[in-house]
Amino acid sequence: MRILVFGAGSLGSLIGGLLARAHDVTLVGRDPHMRRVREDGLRIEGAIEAHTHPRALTDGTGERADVAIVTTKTYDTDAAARALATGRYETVISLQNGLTEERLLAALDARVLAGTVTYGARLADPGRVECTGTGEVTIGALSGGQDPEAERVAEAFREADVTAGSATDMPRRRFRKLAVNAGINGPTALADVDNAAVAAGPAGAVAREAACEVATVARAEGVDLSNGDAVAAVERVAETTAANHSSMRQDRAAGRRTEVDAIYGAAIDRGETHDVETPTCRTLAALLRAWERERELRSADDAGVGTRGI
Ligand SMILES: NC(=O)C1=CN([C@@H]2O[C@H](COP(=O)(O)OP(=O)(O)OC[C@H]3O[C@@H](n4cnc5c(N)ncnc54)[C@H](OP(=O)(O)O)[C@@H]3O)[C@@H](O)[C@H]2O)C=CC1
Ligand SMILES: CC(C)(CO)C(=O)C(=O)O
Repeated sequence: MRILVFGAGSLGSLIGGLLARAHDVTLVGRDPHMRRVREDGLRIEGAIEAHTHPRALTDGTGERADVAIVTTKTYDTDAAARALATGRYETVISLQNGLTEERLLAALDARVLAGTVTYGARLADPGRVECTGTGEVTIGALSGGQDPEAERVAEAFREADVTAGSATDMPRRRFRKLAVNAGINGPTALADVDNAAVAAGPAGAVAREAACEVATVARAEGVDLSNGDAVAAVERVAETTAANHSSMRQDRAAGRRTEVDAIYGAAIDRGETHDVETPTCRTLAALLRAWERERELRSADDAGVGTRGI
């Protein structure tokens, strides 16, 4: 299968690198990482060891493949969609957190499938990605039900020894994952605590409220997700990833933009459409955006000082 991975940072490099064991894979990412992959191949270390040789590009326009997998951060989804729209793909799949598939669907003339992933990845150095935890990839129709293409793609993942399956209940899975991210990511980022703090302790109550709000929005969208299921999913993931720093906590610690819009923004916007109140998600989003605004102002200030210095 010809597969293009758009956004080959941590997750995209891991998934693309693993898929290159059985398929014709092109990574689209940034230099110096892409240059090193072209020169030396991609080294996968940690929970999985492999050395593969995918193609590596920095310009993802005008390409063709059977499947494009989007693994940019959620705030780069529209730019990824614009680039993919200049090429030809039968199927496009997002493995990002948050709800991004509808944006891809709006911009692309391709079948868009939903995906979730529980593998963990960290780009350690140019040309070297660490698999921080094995998991599984699940692919399925965005609106649920059987989709033979989802199974065909999942089978292609399995041919490359990536644990993968297709599912008929992607709407529920997407919202359950959104509930997990809404429950864990904001509280752990803002309180600067490990995921364990959500399993037990004062952050747990906030996490449960956020998860219940997402489940209520899901039901308003016709998706069968109970508050109990959403809360149980948050508690289970917080326990199994107890020592982890959530991705949003890592983004905040590194002074990077967060995925607040695709996680809390998505829940708030869809809630508004259905007259569902999301006060906890709104509070978490407002605090995260306040931090992001401060971060932007600080970097603008730094740039100004730099310019004046010259
Ligand atoms: N890492 C993980 O373990 C997991 C991540 N996820 C989700 O997967 C998504 C990706 O996360 P992660 O891999 O950690 O993020 P990264 O930032 O490591 O990877 C994204 C990469 O895409 C690059 N990129 C963005 N736009 C373009 C473009 N137009 N052309 C070329 N390259 C581009 C970015 O470069 P630059 O930064 O220079 O713009 C970056 O290198 C997120 O939604 C995350 O929540 C889900 C599960 C696990
Ligand atoms: C599942 C969880 C919360 C693990 O930390 C995650 O997806 C993230 O950190 O973004």
